[in-house]
Amino acid sequence: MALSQSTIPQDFVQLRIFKIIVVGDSNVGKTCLTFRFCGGDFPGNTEATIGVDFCEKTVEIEGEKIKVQVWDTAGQERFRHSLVEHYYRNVHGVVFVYDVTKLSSFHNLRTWLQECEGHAVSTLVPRVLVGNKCDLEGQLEVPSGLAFSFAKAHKMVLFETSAKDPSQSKNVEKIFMSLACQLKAQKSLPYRGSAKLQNSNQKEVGEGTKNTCPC
Ligand SMILES: Nc1nc2c(ncn2[C@@H]2O[C@H](COP(=O)(O)OP(=O)(O)OP(=O)(O)O)[C@@H](O)[C@H]2O)c(=O)[nH]1
Ligand SMILES: [Mg+2]
Repeated sequence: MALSQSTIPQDFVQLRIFKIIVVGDSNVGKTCLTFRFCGGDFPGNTEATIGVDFCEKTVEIEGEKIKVQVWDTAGQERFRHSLVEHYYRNVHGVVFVYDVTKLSSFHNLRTWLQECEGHAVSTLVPRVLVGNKCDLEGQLEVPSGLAFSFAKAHKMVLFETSAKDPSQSKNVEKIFMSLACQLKAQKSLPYRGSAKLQNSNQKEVGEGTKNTCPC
């Protein structure tokens, strides 16, 4: 008889871990977006990320609890160099971020895509494109149409959002949930590196999120 998660004693339930990395130029808001998703408010003061920061959030999709592990990477080259290999190793999903008020951050997406491809990330690994800082109306430098065409050409879904605007927090959540839903749909994703539901000593930020697939 097959056991469903609900019939297995909780101590023995294994959670799949989805590793998602967030890349893009320095200052586009990767840390703020990650912080929002993991249950925090908009951080008042952020400093440039050095190397990588992690956050984890347990979400529930169609009855399965999944750990979404977000790797918030440094945008500045001098804080990345020796760690880049680790970012891309066994990655399940990639979030590319640009700043809608800074055209250069959009143009540099090509470099970020090249870096990703240079690390042999399979084309099957789902990616999303995020235009951040949409609250800064009147300062927009990247037209939605341009971003949409880029996203389409690279088979990505585009999200335009703001890590700062509290009314956009659900939208920020959707970015990560859409990736998690795509990954869940890839039934072959193994329980590699999975974590026990209980007895985990890793710090989790925020409450678990119950979700039906938003995608
Ligand atoms: N107005 C506005 N400011 C934002 C938003 N998101 C981030 N910021 C600001 O942009 C600056 C950079 O944000 P971070 O999240 O630290 O940027 P980052 O991409 O992590 O930068 P690195 O760690 O250097 O790669 C900070 O001053 C944030 O307060 C947003 O949605 N709207
Ligand atoms: Mg950062």
